Amino acid sequence: MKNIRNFCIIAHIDHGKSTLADRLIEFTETVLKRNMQAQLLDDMDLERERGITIKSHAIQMNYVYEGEHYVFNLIDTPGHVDFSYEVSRSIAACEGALLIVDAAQGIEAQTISNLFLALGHDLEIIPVLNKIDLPGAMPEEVTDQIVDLLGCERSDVIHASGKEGIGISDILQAVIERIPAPKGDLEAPLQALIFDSEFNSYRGIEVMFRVFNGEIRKGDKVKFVATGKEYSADEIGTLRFEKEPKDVIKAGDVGYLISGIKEAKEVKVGDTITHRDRPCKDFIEGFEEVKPMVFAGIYPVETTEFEDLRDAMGKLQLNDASLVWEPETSMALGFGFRCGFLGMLHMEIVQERLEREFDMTVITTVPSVKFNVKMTNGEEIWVSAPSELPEPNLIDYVEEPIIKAQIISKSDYVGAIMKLCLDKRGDLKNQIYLTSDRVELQFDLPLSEVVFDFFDKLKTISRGYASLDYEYKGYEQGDMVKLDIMLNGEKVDALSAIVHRDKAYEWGKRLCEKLRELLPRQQFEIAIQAAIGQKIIARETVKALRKDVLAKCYGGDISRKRKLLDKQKKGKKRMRQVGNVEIPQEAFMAVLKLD
Ligand SMILES: Nc1nc2c(ncn2[C@@H]2O[C@H](COP(=O)(O)OP(=O)(O)OP(=O)(O)O)[C@@H](O)[C@H]2O)c(=O)[nH]1
Repeated sequence: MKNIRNFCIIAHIDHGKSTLADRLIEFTETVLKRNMQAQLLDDMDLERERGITIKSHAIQMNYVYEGEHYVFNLIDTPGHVDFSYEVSRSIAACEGALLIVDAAQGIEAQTISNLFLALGHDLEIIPVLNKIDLPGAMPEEVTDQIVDLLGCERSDVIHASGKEGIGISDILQAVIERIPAPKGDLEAPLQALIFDSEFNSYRGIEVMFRVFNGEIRKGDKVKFVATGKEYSADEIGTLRFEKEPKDVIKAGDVGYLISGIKEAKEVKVGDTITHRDRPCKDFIEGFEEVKPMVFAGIYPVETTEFEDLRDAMGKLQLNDASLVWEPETSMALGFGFRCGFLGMLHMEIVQERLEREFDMTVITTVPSVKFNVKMTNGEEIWVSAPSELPEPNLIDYVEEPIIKAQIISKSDYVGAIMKLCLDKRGDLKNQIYLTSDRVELQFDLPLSEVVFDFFDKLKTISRGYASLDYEYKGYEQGDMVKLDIMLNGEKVDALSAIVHRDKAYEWGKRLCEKLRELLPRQQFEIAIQAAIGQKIIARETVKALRKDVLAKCYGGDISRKRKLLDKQKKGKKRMRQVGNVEIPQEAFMAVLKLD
């Protein structure tokens, strides 16, 4: 055990985690050069294309230092807030962390939030100043920031470049010298933490774990404490580049388990594995059920593809346990699914995977959070779709989820960020100057305001310099109302939203304007109205096409006509008919893009 080191890499998004991990793997000759592929740990296509790590993975490396053989288990973590629970479980499996900071960007919101997660688990932190090869690198300034943040010595900060391979041996040396070896009782009952799982279409779910006490042997009868399920450890092994079967994994080490589990749902990250016949007494601390925070409807563009979509959702869920869904019907969109996501990025990823991996064309409706509605009759209900909100006279009051947001930015943009947050009903809690031109703002914000276009706006007004992180604070009362949209007098349920009363008028007006732009002109006039209950609060009109325009289109040149028809056909792909009005997909997402 004394020669094992378990560590993770934590960083703000894009600070170069995956590139650095590749260098460590290369340097320790864990993978033959010819198998080396950029960003090896990101093995989903989508991850590689977007350059982001979606799921955490682990890899074991061997390294000889001063004549001693060491085993390193490197656990990669996703950087985005939507996946922070996974980050926290990966961290819990380690004794140390490399804290990567981009030398040109400096400390950002997730640098700090991930650092706090790591310190919360008493991890030894090795600060790494990365990308020192960049012409825009500010090594002195960013080292100051790191020293301030950690209270460490300047000499503790390792200068590195994942891209150029600078500082790699210094990092490995620091891992050995500074990160403590794991502790654990080899004789105690088995206690192992599940920090990740992965779906393999041939072998089922592979469970990644870290053994804290005892040992697990091939063929053992094991039990997952939270789910209460029992399995046989058909195959266990270490996470080399290719999985390497072993007979035993002992306290201190990291491994994988295959036992014929079919669905990701059965495996809960954070759960404890123990022996059926000699169970450990306690859970490993920190287990939580992950809860979806953002909800939206997903519908097939072609109504006939509903069953295909169901099939695709089912397959997606096999390897994404955090995705929840149930069938839903919409008057406008027909049969589809109400889905729950961890956050906005997660929602985007699911939509993209449906299109890419399953060739589905889908319409996603306005995202919503989950409201707690207290009824006048004393009951309470949870509402995550506008159609579920009861009539106003039955509602006593509504509570909405609030987040604690932490925004770090250059001081030049503080004014604009303040304005944005206040516009989004934010409540400023604190303002801290990290350095003379870097400020941390802490706001309480309603999650329902953040799910729309907050990230994009924040990036735009700060020219990309502001970074955001958040955690959930709880529920607070909010004056929410349901806003309906009608086209030629017919309610389009998929365009309804639950919004704050103070914002409803503005919202209704702008949504009507946006829809006027997006709805194609047809042969009759289209009235677009926004309403709260029976009350119309905004109206716009899409004028009818003039006759002569039509005549022109359909006359004469056959190739032109064909082109037009082709275009119409393509356009139809994402159109929906409500009453006599055709609505393009963009219209359903228009709410997200209100300026
Ligand atoms: N110049 C320079 N660029 C780097 C270095 N390391 C990474 N990059 C670039 O920075 C970008 C982000 O690198 P990644 O390794 O994907 O960053 P990451 O932190 O893993 O990103 P996420 O997985 O999205 O959190 C890529 O375009 C890399 O090519 C470096 O040392 N120097």
